[in-house]
This record gives sequence, structure tokens and C-alpha cells, in this order.
Amino acid sequence: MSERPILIWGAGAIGGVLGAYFARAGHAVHMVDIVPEHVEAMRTGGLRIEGPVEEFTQVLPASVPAELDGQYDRVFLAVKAHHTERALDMLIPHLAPGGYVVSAQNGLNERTIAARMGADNTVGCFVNFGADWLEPGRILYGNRAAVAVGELDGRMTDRVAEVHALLSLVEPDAVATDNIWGYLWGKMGYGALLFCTALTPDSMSDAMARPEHRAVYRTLGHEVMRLAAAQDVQPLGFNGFDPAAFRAADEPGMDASLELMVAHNRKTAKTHSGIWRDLAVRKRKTEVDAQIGVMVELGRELGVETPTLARMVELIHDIEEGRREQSRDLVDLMVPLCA
Ligand SMILES: NC(=O)C1=CN([C@@H]2O[C@H](COP(=O)(O)OP(=O)(O)OC[C@H]3O[C@@H](n4cnc5c(N)ncnc54)[C@H](OP(=O)(O)O)[C@@H]3O)[C@@H](O)[C@H]2O)C=CC1
Ligand SMILES: CC(C)(CO)C(=O)C(=O)O
Repeated sequence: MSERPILIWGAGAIGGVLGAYFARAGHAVHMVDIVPEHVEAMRTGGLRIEGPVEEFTQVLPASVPAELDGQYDRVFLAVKAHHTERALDMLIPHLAPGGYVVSAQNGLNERTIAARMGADNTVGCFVNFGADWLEPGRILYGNRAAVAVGELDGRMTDRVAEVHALLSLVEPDAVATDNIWGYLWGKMGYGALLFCTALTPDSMSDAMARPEHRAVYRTLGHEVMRLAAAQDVQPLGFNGFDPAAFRAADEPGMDASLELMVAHNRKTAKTHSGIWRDLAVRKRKTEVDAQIGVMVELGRELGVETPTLARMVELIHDIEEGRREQSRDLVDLMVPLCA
């Protein structure tokens, strides 16, 4: 169907799902990942997509970065946010003149990509469906959820239409938006709540549903929405997250939003966040500095106080560095900050 191959850089949970769906629909796709066993599995037996949404196996051309030849004009970047710079070092030589990189990531990676390659070569993207890399060649696709694509300056361009058509193969309700920063900041708010759930061993829904921790979730969401407002961003809601309620610190509105998020996440086969998985299963660093740390820094620059976000960064670091274990007690420690 497509003559120009699409490069997926980082073929884990998100990149794997995107690449498998694009290829199944007939597009030429090439997967790049630094895990040799995963690369080998994708190009031999194929990449198995499992779970309640759909199950299929897709054989995919794949390489580790050092094996890759040639240049590509459509690249989907799906590495963890703290690996973005390193991945860009490797992929920039493979970006064709006039080509673009789509950030299928959490965080404000579009800023990093645009700083390296120019806004003209960067397309904004937001993904909220859930997926887990299980082992080489196996990915759990846990649930459908919101997806959006847009230019950083809000123009509706041909390439937005092109990426939207691709994303619609994975998520039929994918949106082409003139406010991608609104989605990205909405996810910064949603994501701050996910980091809080990962302080505990509980599922996202069980953690967010605890009445004694409600004030912490409300305060985290409010701090992020104040930061967005200080930059004149209009965050957008999705899958239960209501930015206006968190911005206004409207307590019944925030609680209603949290209930909707609990309900949304009760329906996924991916019961725990990617952050929880990094801490509990993969035993590795999370995206906390790239997602939450950057907001604390921004708050300092803008004069917006973010004490609860800052405390959460410390607690996640404590777990990453083995000083503490995941426990509900860690959320208890944040309650006094949230009167
Ligand atoms: N999983 C999910 O449900 C969701 C994830 N996201 C976001 O999507 C992004 C990707 O997350 P996810 O797919 O879960 O992550 P994964 O860890 O599952 O996949 C990333 C893959 O990229 C590999 N990688 C790391 N560095 C490089 C590099 N320099 N070049 C090529 N490959 C590299 C990783 O290897 P290694 O493991 O060895 O580092 C891994 O195989 C994150 O920003 C995440 O927050 C957003 C919504 C939902
Ligand atoms: C939980 C999810 C899939 C968003 O719904 C996510 O973004 C994550 O795991 O980091």
C-alpha cells in the first residue's frame, strides 16, 4: 500500500503496537530497537500482539540501530522519555531531508525533538492506550484509549492527515487536533496521578480509589494544571481526566473526574502503569525526571509552587535507588502537603 517505509524507533509496548498495526494494514514498516533478542523475534517468528483488544502475529523487518541503513521520511519515536536524546543521536542520520519524527511518548518530548531537529521536522502526538512489553516478540495491548496528533503550531497539514490515518488503524477514534499541547498537558496531569499510583503496589484503579489519598491526587492534578495555565496552554480532557476541575480546584469536580479515571482503568488488561512496571517488574529507572522533574523545574522558572510534585519525585527516586519499597505509606507521607 505505502511505498515509503515507516520507521518505528523503539519497538517496545507502544512502538510495537503501532508498527504491528501499520504493517498488518499493508504499510511498509521497519522496526528499530536496542534489544537484540526482541529484534530477532520480530523478524523471524513475528511480533505477537496479545490481550483483549485483538490478537495477531506480525512478522516485521527489524534492526538494532547499528544495523540500520538508509534514510526514512516518517519516523515514530517510542522510547521512554529519558532515552529521547540518545535515540535522537542514533536516528537523526537516518531522517531523510524534509522528513519528520512523531513522538509517540509521554512527556513534553516534542520540545526536545524540535530543539534538536527543528519544529518543521517534529509532529506532536499523544497516546493513552495501555500496552506492556512482556518478553522478546510479545506485547500485551491492554485497552483502547485516546490518541491524538497535531502540528506544534496547530496548523492542519497534509502530514497531520497522513499520521492521523495511520493512527486510526490502531485507534479508530484517533483525533487530528489543532491543540496538541492541550492533549500533552492533559496527559502531564493524568501522568502525575499515575506516578502517584506507582508509589504503591496497587493497581491504578485501586490506588486512585482510596478515599484517604484523594487529597493527594487532587493536589497533584491542580499543581500540573496551574503550570499549564501559567504558560497559557488550554489542557484537554480524555478518558475521565477533567482539566477544568483540577485547574479550578473544584473538589466535587475533581472527585468525579477521579471516579471516571478509576472506572476507565478498571477495564484495561494493563492494570498497572508503565511507571509501576519499571519499578516493580523491570527494576529500572522511571521517566520521573523527564516527566515530573521537568515540571518542578518549570514551576521554579514560572514562580508556580509545586511542593507535592517535588515530594513525589523524591519518593520515586527513593524506590528507584532502593531506599524505600512501593507502599501505600508513601502516599500517606504526601497527605500533610495537601491540606
Ligand atoms: N506502555 C504504555 O501503556 C504507554 C506508554 N506511553 C509512553 O510511550 C513511551 C514508550 O513507552 P513503552 O513503549 O511503554 O516503553 P518500552 O520500554 O516498552 O519500549 C521502549 C523500547 O525502546 C527501546 N530503546 C531504548 N533506547 C533506545 C534507543 N536509543 N534506540 C532504539 N530503541 C531504544 C527499549 O529498550 P530497553 O527496554 O532496553 O530500554 C524498549 O525496547 C514512553 O514515553 C511511555 O511513557 C504512553 C502511553 C501508554
Ligand atoms: C496507564 C497508561 C497506559 C495511560 O492510560 C500510561 O500512560 C502508562 O502506563 O504510563
